[in-house]
Amino acid sequence: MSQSIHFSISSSRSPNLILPKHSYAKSTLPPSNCRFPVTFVRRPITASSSDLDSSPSQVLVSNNGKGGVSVATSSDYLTAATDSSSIEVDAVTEAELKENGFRSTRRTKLVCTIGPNSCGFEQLEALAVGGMNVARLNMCHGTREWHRSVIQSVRRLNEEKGFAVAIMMDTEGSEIHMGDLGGSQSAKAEDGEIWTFSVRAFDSSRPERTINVNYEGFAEDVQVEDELLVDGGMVRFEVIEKIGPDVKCRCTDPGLLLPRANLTFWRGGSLVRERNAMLPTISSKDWLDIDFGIAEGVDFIAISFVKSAEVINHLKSYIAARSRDSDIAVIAKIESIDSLKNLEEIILASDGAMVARGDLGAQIPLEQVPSAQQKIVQTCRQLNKPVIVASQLLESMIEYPTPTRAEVADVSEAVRQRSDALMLSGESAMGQFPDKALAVLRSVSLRIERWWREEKRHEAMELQDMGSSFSDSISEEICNSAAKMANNLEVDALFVYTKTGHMASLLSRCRPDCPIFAFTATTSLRRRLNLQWGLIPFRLSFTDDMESNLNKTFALLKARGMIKSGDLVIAVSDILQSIQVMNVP
Ligand SMILES: Nc1ncnc2c1ncn2[C@@H]1O[C@H](COP(=O)(O)OP(=O)(O)OP(=O)(O)O)[C@@H](O)[C@H]1O
Ligand SMILES: CC(=O)C(=O)O
Ligand SMILES: [K+]
Ligand SMILES: [Mg+2]
Repeated sequence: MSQSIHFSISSSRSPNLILPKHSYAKSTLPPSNCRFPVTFVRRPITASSSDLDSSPSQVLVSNNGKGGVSVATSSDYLTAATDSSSIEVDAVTEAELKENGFRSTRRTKLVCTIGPNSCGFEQLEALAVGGMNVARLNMCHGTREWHRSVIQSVRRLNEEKGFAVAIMMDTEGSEIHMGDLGGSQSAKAEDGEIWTFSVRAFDSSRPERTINVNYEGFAEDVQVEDELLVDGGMVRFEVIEKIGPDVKCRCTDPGLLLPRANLTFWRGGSLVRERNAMLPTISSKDWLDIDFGIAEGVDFIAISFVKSAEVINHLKSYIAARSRDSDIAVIAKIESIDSLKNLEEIILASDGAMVARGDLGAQIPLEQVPSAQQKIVQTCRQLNKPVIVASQLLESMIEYPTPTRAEVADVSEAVRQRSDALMLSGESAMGQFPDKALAVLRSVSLRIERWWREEKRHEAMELQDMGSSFSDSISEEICNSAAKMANNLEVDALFVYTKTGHMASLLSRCRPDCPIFAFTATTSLRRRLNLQWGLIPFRLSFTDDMESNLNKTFALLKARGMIKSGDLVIAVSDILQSIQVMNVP
């Protein structure tokens, strides 16, 4: 299959099209109703690279080996003129766009873990209004019926109220954790107290100071004098005696024990990992949860304690064989030493990653977590995969209505690193102030993003070439150039017409100054794109004719008051690999 790039020449091309950089200022642009001349190529392009015309033009096209380009029918224009309901965008984003204009929309996406304090319909609605892009369900907790009811509520909210909240299911994973405390919300362990950790199942009443452990081999594996860490050190115990299946421990660091908290044990200052290495990443219970997720049509499945790319590939083929459109994205949670060792291969195999700082901080020294975060965020950006920074961002807000200064600084740093998304865990699941915590993430994101744009703090991140094929390389070059042009020309928005979402991700990867309007044909892709930095996903049916698509989009968006004549836009598409610059007519 031959690939080609073609710079088509417009007969009406403005001789001044490529202006010196300073004259790109908006004030020098043509009057608002003047659209830059745009050339549409309506035939397969066969020119070879040597035919490249180095003279400037507004359209950069390659046929990407896809053959002919179809021409829109007149009914497309009719639809555009009459049917303004045929474009769908999230109601919150629409309101934000109208209120603040293009440039001030939030770029960093927000994920909320749903739990007992956020699962009601009104509570979910408040989170959606507050900017929740993705609702996360942690399969460590709650029954499948409970999770199903949350999924149904979110779907109903989307349908009835015009939100586009995506659903992420997070697997339990097969690491060692405590039982569910017999229904109590928490238990307090005090310094010096003796607690029993046991694999025994307690049916109704849990004996005092006794904790159930989910892993059969627990009593065999631990040794006297081992240190037992709950939730990576929130509470610490020392093993003092083993009696059959019971392990007696003395509390050395007091604290709150939460249901199903993760357990790690340490010997001579290092994490005991042998047993974890033998446990499968995806347990039998996880597979059943995954079947449940596929049946319920979740948008993302996050896999806990990923060790290698293999498990991700396995899950992806499992999903492909079972899900109708295999349109569930797989997110690798980076929370173990092995996942750090195999970081690149894991991220490459996945559709995104999560910096799961909770468990990560239990496996590596805490002071190494920030640099690991930075590395994971950068690697994801290089490899064009969305990344979520998770855990303890606003931990104190579980109990208090305002965050600590340190928490605000931590959130700011994640935004400054330009991670795609920030996640609330306990803050939204069982905290007292889910909406307030979300509002803090939102306002800190907006503030840092604005500061970064106004001060022109573009970090020169050299984006390496990823393209595995020539066609991919063309897409990449187009998006890199379009993003650069968008910054230099100070355009109002980038438009991307994308069937697979790939070109939209590539634009997001460049972290341009302006928002990216991503037009896709399916609702499920629209929801998945919701996780990516700077993307405003729209559902729109479009054809292979870019002129028709643009006319239709302009008409629909103008009818909704989301753009106006004179706005400057750069449009790219993966239909025709093209870049076009224009004022909205
Ligand atoms: N569905 C739920 N039902 C009840 N409580 C929940 C639920 N989801 C979360 N929680 C509570 O919120 C806390 C924080 O949630 P989070 O999802 O971070 O879980 P976690 O147990 O810390 O494990 P993970 O490492 O998987 O994130 C949990 O410890 C639990 O107490
Ligand atoms: C989110 C998660 O799983 C963690 O931080 O451990
Ligand atoms: K989990
Ligand atoms: Mg975890």
